[in-house]
Amino acid sequence: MSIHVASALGPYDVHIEPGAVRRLPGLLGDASRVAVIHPASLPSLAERVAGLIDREVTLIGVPDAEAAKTPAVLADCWDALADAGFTRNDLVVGVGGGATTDLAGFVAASWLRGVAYVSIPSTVLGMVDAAVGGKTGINLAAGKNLVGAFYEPRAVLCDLDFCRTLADVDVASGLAEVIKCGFIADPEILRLAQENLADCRDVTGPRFADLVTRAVAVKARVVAADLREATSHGDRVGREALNYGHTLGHAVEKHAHFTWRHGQAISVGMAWIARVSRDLLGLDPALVGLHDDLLGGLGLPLSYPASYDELRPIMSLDKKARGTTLRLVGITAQGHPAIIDTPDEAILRSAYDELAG
Ligand SMILES: NC(=O)c1ccc[n+]([C@@H]2O[C@H](COP(=O)([O-])OP(=O)(O)OC[C@H]3O[C@@H](n4cnc5c(N)ncnc54)[C@H](O)[C@@H]3O)[C@@H](O)[C@H]2O)c1
Ligand SMILES: O=C(O)C(=O)C[C@@H](O)[C@H](O)[C@H](O)COP(=O)(O)O
Ligand SMILES: [Zn+2]
Repeated sequence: MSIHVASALGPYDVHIEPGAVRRLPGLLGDASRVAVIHPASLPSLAERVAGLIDREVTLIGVPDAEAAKTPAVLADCWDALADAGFTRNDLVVGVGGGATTDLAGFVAASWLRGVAYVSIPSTVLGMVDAAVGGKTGINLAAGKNLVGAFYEPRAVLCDLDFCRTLADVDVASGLAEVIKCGFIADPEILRLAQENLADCRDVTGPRFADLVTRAVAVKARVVAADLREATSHGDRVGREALNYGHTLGHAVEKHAHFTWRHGQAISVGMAWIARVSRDLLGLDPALVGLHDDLLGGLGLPLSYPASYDELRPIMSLDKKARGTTLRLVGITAQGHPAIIDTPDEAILRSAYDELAG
């Protein structure tokens, strides 16, 4: 199955199938050299990819997970490209989880002001979210994803076979973003999850493949309409809808020093924003309960062991904030995102305390 992303920066396809990585040779174009950026701890991924490339290959192993998304690692990657004599017709491949593809995409976006990029996500989260839509970047000590660029890949290869080796926590983490797509857009995702949550976690099964495809379809549709996240007003929400659960979620990730998986953190963020949406947007309490049932049922956390006061200052660095006020993405009903501007702090706090309770 292939999903087309009709991006204004450059359209491309997301291929979702077992064995998708075998499409790589057909995507190399006139590149003389290919750099494969991968987690050093997963050499088999790099070998699988490098074995498909009939050009000069530079393997760039980077630290695992969020430890890859730093200015120092970014600079190391630039140095490796310089050593390899990487020119404008050469190509970067990112293979790994969302952290690796966020970094690799930014390396491609910044080297010589932009060289071709192919993204090969190897986690559920990378496939359904991080590798699609052109957001690339790194973290700073001050917060999550604070430096980056919108930069589209030439193609995204979601090889479902790669999911077979994932830890349970990483399957659940990716499914958190899938459930997000259900609440902001596609009701069938919620129906499939409600019907059989255990099946959703079986990465070899048809329900899992359906969920991945549906989430990619949601993301493709949203980013094609608003790549640069610039069109939200009131209840007409563009790309910012994909940030549902992320204002608190990113603060949790930073507070936990990136020891929590992204999907775990945004699970807490979604449980919170659902309650905020109930209190400020009139969201049906039954849908709040559905957040808890689905996320909790997948083994994802619904609370975080820190006070609201510890997390609130971190939330101010959220990219949706303007001036000194927070802007949040809530939902008024399933499939209806809405911007919550200058929210009442007392409500944000009481919703958070409800989670902890
Ligand atoms: N750019 C975007 O639009 C976007 C969207 C969502 C999330 N993100 C970012 O993505 C990151 C989270 O992605 P993630 O959850 O994939 O995290 P990750 O990259 O940290 O990977 C999670 C773990 O999975 C392991 N792993 C990767 N592939 C594997 C495989 N095939 N088999 C076994 N283990 C494997 C990794 O080594 C790592 O330990 C965060 O940095 C988040 O901010 C970006
Ligand atoms: O693609 C988007 O837009 C998203 O918001 C998707 C999120 O799931 C993702 O975590 C993204 O990296 C968040 O971006 P940020 O701009 O809030 O850092
Ligand atoms: Zn996310």
